[in-house]
Amino acid sequence: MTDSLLHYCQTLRSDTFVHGFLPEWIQVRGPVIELTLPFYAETEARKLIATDDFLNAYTWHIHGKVEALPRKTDAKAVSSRNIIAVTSGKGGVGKSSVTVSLALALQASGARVGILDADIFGPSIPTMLGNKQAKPEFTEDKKMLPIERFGLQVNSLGYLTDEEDATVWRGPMASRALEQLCFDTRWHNLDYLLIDMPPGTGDIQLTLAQKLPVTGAVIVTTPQEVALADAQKGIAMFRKVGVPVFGLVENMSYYSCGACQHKDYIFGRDGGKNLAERHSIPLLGEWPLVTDMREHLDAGTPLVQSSPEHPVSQEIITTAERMAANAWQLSSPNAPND
Ligand SMILES: Nc1ncnc2c1ncn2[C@@H]1O[C@H](COP(=O)(O)OP(=O)(O)OP(=O)(O)O)[C@@H](O)[C@H]1O
Repeated sequence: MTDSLLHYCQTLRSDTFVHGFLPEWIQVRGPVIELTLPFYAETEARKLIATDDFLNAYTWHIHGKVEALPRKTDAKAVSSRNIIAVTSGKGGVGKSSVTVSLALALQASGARVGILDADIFGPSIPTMLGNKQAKPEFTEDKKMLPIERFGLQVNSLGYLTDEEDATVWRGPMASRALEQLCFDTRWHNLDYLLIDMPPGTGDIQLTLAQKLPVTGAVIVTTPQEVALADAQKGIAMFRKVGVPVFGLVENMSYYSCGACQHKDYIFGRDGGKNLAERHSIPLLGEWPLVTDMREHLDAGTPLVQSSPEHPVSQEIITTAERMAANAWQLSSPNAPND
């Protein structure tokens, strides 16, 4: 019975679980199944189980134990099992909003998460987290302690400098400061450190992609042609330096009217989907342009944290769990490779 159940679990299919539930994740104890995933994706796992009457008859206990995925650059100094660069070719597409939202969603799923705000051109993470006035403390050996906010560990140039100072920084100085921010912050036992990269694909971004010990990258775009062209450059840049791209998030996919729920595709339609298909990377999510999202970010209380039941928060949690699962499927030596 157990063998056929394990085999059956392996035949399940969804965008998140493209290889089903693997036998080594499962322990059957009578009517209870203990499922331990190498990433956190309880919401997506429960959705999949709910589609199947046979599996639904069991009681499922779902856990996560995040695997440290391989990376090109050694990073013993950074205490995070995985480091993910969130990037966009074009400015203003919502990269920082996506970073904050994904971080909170990964955390809501059970992971320990940090954010490194490396956007020197406008570090907006402190505003979005509502703690602009915070200052990191220093240890005796001159390391910075990350700032705790909503359970996240965070550091940003925005906590350390005036906005005016940051804007005059030049390439080498900026990349040195960012490396320092990454390596000299005492991150504590993270599953994922998300890096909000500076927008663009110039020298600073290339240097960071090479020097920071990233596990992979997530690309943010809108469906608009100009944004897609720049997103494509971002994909090419990471591929050139041998960093895997874990997927694409299309932000501002359509405007969703708060009053009548009408969808207006103001930046065009299916641009992200087509780009993802062309480059054989997964489209992790298509997030609407909604007033609630903007208002909550401006107020420093992001939607996922303040209203986790909001339909857009649910969409964001799905995206985060897909990203975590896809990162594992792409990079883990333990993942099936068909
Ligand atoms: N899905 C969304 N719905 C509504 N507003 C959004 C959405 N995504 C982002 N915004 C808003 O758009 C603005 C720009 O977003 P954000 O700062 O995240 O962009 P960015 O790509 O990081 O910008 P930059 O290139 O300057 O770093 C913010 O005011 C944010 O609140």
